Amino acid sequence: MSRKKTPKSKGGSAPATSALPAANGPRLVRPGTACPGSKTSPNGLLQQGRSPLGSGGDFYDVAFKVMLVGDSGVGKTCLLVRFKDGAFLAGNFISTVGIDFRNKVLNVDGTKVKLQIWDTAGQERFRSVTHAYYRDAHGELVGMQPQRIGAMLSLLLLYDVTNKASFDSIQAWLAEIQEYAQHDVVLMLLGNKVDSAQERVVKREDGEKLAKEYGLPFMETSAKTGLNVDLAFTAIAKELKQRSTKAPSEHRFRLHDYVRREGRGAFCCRP
Ligand SMILES: Nc1nc2c(ncn2[C@@H]2O[C@H](COP(=O)(O)OP(=O)(O)OP(=O)(O)O)[C@@H](O)[C@H]2O)c(=O)[nH]1
Ligand SMILES: [Mg+2]
Repeated sequence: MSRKKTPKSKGGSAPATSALPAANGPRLVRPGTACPGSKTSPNGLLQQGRSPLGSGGDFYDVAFKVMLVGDSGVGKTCLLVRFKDGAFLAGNFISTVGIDFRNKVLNVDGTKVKLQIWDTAGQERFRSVTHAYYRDAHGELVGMQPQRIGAMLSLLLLYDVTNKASFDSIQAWLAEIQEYAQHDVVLMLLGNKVDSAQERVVKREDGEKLAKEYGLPFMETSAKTGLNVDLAFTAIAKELKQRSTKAPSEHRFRLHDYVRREGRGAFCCRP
């Protein structure tokens, strides 16, 4: 099995010479985040960080892209930081500007799957940036070797269970995804912030109903406690890996079943 060494960068803002040609529009910078581990530099650019996997994290067999989308404030950046660095810090909310990416390698059934995770800005004024990345995300992964790259994109679409407006926006996000992303995109709906039980305004059943309506796998998550965060990314990695290897149908990984079986309820895992 071939092993490819990635370039030194493990994440950061999209480079000026991005391999995503249509994404060369606005300068993509980000002033910081409430979440630790995102390692913002004084000029606001997201810095590369050490993978928890250590140097072994540099090696992978296959790589894919994941984009985090949803309204501003739903917790996209925190979800990524939780997954990447296992950390969360409540504090001042600093909105993402433009787009960032960070990499993480997962061991999926003996295969090292590198996820290049794009953290988009939920604010309306950056929507054109996100559109450009939907289109080009099926192309090359930034800074990675062209071999053994899975050109498929997956999207994690988030709403905030404490914010009804973010839930009401999901249909508009789905329409946008239909318009701008390719039809075979792997998509999962996540209801985030389930640790905030007192403030919850979107019931779990409402999320489930909406997901069923659109045929989407669905989970509730918490970037704060880590509930279902690794699971969401692992499920995506398994699905993408399977699509790239075209396993015989009897051995097919079934994303909906996996998520339903493995997902944990909001009340099982309070810290
Ligand atoms: N209680 C709780 N708060 C969260 C959770 N995830 C994020 N937050 C808080 O919600 C706020 C927004 O989080 P971000 O991750 O920055 O939101 P975002 O979706 O990246 O927002 P944009 O970058 O503007 O698109 C921050 O104050 C976080 O601390 C969570 O799971 N639980
Ligand atoms: Mg953000």
